[in-house]
Amino acid sequence: MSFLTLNDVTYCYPNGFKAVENVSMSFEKGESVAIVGQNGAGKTTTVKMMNGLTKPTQGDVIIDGLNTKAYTTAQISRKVGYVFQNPDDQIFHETVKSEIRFGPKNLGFSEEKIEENVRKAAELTGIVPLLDIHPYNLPYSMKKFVTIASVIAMDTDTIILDEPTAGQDSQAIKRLGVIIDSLVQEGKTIITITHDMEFVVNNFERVIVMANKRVVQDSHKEEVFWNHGVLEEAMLKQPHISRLCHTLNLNEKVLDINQMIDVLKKTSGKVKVTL
Ligand SMILES: Nc1ncnc2c1ncn2[C@@H]1O[C@H](COP(=O)(O)OP(=O)(O)OP(=O)(O)O)[C@@H](O)[C@H]1O
Repeated sequence: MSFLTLNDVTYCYPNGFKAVENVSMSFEKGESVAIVGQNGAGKTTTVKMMNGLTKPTQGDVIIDGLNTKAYTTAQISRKVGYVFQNPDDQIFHETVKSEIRFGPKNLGFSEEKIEENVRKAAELTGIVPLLDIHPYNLPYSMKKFVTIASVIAMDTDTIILDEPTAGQDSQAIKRLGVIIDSLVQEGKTIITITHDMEFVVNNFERVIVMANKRVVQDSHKEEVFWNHGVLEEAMLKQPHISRLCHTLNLNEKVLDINQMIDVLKKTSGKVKVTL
């Protein structure tokens, strides 16, 4: 059985709006997966069910053998940590350090373990110099790293990142890639919602595409980004380099610059452009 499974899950908000319909997906330990799709497709609603913030209206979410319906959000959040889309929804302490300490302290970790986790999380996210600062005085991009560190410090098996690249510059986006790699190396499952297709191509192999409350594809990134029907349905853009390859009629499923260079070397002199 997979570590985390959503089994034919539907979710209706209290106002009766059905945001997710018959969604199934599963994740193994040590996997990193991107969830992409148009605005309002149901991505955030889906991941909130993964850490017990909400419970499915129909269907089951099973985490490490536990059905979320039978456990409290506090119990489930020991297994799955969720970094909110908007850091201001998550931050409420007066220093960065106390913000990061809150999670592991709440989980009952020893003082020694709390300090170790805080140090490790702050180092990995590059915020050690900010530990004594009030988080509200930080720019949005740094607040996001504070919230990521807060969840890393809880040492959950799974970490969900909701839109981590929003508002980040290229250096920060590179750091996010390093953070994800490092957590995956430790055997953690990383699930990331993003609208940044270049970030997906550079950091993930498996991609889940959602459109209109449902999963429309769950496969390797190459199959996703060269399936024009799915891209259209989910209102997604091919990565720039893939679009160039497509426009040049190169007949290869290129996703990055290195692949493009190889293809151009093979086909030099034979490129036919259709505009
Ligand atoms: N509290 C709520 N009550 C009612 N409807 C909601 C609520 N929260 C979200 N929705 C609706 O549910 C649908 C799915 O929202 P959700 O945030 O899951 O989508 P998303 O794919 O994450 O979108 P985005 O990429 O814009 O964040 C949207 O139509 C949204 O307006």
